[in-house]
Amino acid sequence: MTAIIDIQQLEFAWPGSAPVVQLEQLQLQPGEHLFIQGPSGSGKSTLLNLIGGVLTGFSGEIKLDGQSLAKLSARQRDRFRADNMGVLFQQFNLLPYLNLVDNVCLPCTLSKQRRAAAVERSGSVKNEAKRLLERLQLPPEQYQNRSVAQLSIGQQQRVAAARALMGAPTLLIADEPTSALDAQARDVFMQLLLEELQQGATTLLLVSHDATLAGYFSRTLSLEGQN
Ligand SMILES: Nc1ncnc2c1ncn2[C@@H]1O[C@H](COP(=O)(O)OP(=O)(O)OP(=O)(O)O)[C@@H](O)[C@H]1O
Repeated sequence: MTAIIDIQQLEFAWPGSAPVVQLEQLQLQPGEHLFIQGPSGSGKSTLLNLIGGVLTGFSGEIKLDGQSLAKLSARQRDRFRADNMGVLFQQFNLLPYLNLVDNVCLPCTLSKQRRAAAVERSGSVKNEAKRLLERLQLPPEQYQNRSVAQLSIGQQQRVAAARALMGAPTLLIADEPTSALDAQARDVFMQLLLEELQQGATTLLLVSHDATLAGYFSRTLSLEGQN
């Protein structure tokens, strides 16, 4: 079986600084979930950005589903990401002029593969967006006349989660996805996220300061702080 993530001898330094990410090896199989923890500044977001192909200029190798993103052209890299990756970052990047459902449908406008998976699951892309919003406790009929800009931060975070899950990506990368949620909302969110990931056999990489989230994961990677 091809690993979804296969990292060998990875090292990355910002210009003029000591290496911030040094990882001898890391492998994640399809459907595995990894929790990445470490103090502020230990390189958690940098590692996610390297794996997501947003940051280049590293030494060593990062393969996603057998594919080295660094060897692809920018266009091929964008295509690979659109087809295979859901991202849930601290900046939600929701489009304020679109309603909730249309925001959640976005990954399917960029990827035929994701569109096909959504249609297979729910009959249409819109139906799948509505199902995910409903699952994340944002019933679309209740919110249909609202712009995402009129939602609370916790609600926006859940719209972004539904969008990341759309079309069952191979890999979901999440950076502090529960930062805007209280303890109870966080537990409900994690439960739902993991259930949805399981159905799509999606591999998860999740970064958080919140060590209590480790309980949801079978594997943890601890990055050590430099400061
Ligand atoms: N664009 C950049 N240019 C130069 N240095 C950077 C840049 N982004 C991050 N760094 C540095 O890299 C180190 C790791 O940052 P990173 O954001 O990956 O840490 P983190 O573990 O995610 O932190 P936090 O938990 O506070 O979000 C820090 O020392 C930071 O100052």
